[in-house]
Amino acid sequence: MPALLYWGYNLLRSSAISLCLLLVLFYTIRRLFYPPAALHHLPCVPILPLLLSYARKESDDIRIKNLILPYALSKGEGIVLVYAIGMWVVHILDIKVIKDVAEDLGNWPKSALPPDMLFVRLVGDSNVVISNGETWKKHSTILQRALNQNLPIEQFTILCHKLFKKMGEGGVLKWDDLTMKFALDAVGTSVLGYDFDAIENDRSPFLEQYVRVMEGIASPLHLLWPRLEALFPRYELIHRIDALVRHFQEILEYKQVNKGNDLLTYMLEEPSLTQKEYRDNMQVTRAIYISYRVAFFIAGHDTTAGAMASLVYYLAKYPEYQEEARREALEALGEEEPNFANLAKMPFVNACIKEALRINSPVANTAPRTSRVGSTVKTLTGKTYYIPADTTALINLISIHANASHWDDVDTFNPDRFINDNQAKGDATTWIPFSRGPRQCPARNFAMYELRTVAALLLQNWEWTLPSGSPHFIGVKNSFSPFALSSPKDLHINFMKRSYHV
Ligand code: HEM
Repeated sequence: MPALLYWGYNLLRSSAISLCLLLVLFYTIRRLFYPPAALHHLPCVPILPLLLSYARKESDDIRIKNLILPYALSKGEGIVLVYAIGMWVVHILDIKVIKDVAEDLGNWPKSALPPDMLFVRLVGDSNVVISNGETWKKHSTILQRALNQNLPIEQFTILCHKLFKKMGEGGVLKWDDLTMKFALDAVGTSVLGYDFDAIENDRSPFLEQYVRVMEGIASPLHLLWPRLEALFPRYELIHRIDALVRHFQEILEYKQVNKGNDLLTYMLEEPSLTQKEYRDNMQVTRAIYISYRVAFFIAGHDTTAGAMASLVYYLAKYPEYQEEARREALEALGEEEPNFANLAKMPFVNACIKEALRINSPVANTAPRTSRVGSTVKTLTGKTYYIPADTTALINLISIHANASHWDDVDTFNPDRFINDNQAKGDATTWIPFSRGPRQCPARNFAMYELRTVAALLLQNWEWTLPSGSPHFIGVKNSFSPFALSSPKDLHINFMKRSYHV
């Protein structure tokens, strides 16, 4: 009899456990396949192709150009629901809705990221990219002022010459690695006031540490279901992230005794400040440095590295544009190094940069926003959607740059579209690689001058082609990124040194 009871108890217990597991499975599948009831009325991109795309580690641009945008266009939709970071997120693909949402900071503050995401452990939960309200305003004001007054063209030039020395006699070089190193030293020396020495030092310990952490964070499974990080902690990766954060902390300590010609020193020592403002500024700057550490670093590093890689790729693919850009750069530079005056005389080089930022936008979409109250949004064609309170949404930048109703020959690299305001259908409102509205990139000028300086000096000193058999021959292939960034992956370029400057 007791044996029978024991058997019955065991059966009951295992049935209860199985039932619980089934319920969890059912709930997870339901959440995956059905958006929450409040969003049922919104069009929804089919989930299976999305999951397959993540499983194949496809980059964001591929998912947007092959799945999200075609789905929206085929149904005439200006916003769609897409599954990512453990939830259904509204992607905004209509230029009018983008403008309205981007400008309405009151109703559309940036969302708090899921706390389980290891990315949050890395960047902190309050940084310039995701903070809101008065905190953001205070930090943003100081940041913008410093960024606009400190455009270190000379520093970019010094780094270019370091890079060229490293490139030696040229040949087939892994250009995406070199752009990473260049961008790291550029943001290090001119923004953070710390020389990572990535260009010269083949095994920069900081860069290696950073790359390994990013690779760990970029696991598609954990990006889709951040909860997995809490259920099955990845201790080794967590230790690596903590070590990287400590490394940033050490940089801050170094910086406190080694002031220099960089953005942070500039922010601290703005001459017009009163004593009180100075103290506030000091506090804010420390806060920016400590809490924004990696966010600032990622925002200024991976983006420009991707843009530099894309620009060189397109000029390799279209040698006639490279030649035209070189003619212009040589004439404008003469015997000088790049400066404001001669960079302003390169409209075609500038157009090539703008077109590279359009056709392979370094940032695929903005960070998510969450609506405070429910509201109705209206698209350019007059279609309306009700978006309830507490909805997570993001601005899909690539969908605007890849939309044939905004740009003629949308898939063709054509810098001429930016010459003489002839944007070949697109206009200033549809060129949004830096986003738009008050939360657009505060460093857009800084980034554009960095790109112009690099482009001018590259054109002056090198010619380059795509090596035969390049996997990028048909179209650029970007790497998978946890932060919606698009940068060419394993991009080899064949560089030939130019021995004369005319
Ligand atoms: C080609 C290079 C760059 C591109 C395409 C780019 C693009 C963007 C975009 C699209 C945003 C808006 C993100 C959002 O709304 O979630 C942004 C924000 C930001 N970017 Fe950039 N960026 C570039 C370079 C830089 C550089 C060099 C720095 C720093 C030196 C920087 C610092 C920031 C910061 C701090 C923000 C947050 C601004 C805020 O929320 O108020 N970016 N960037």
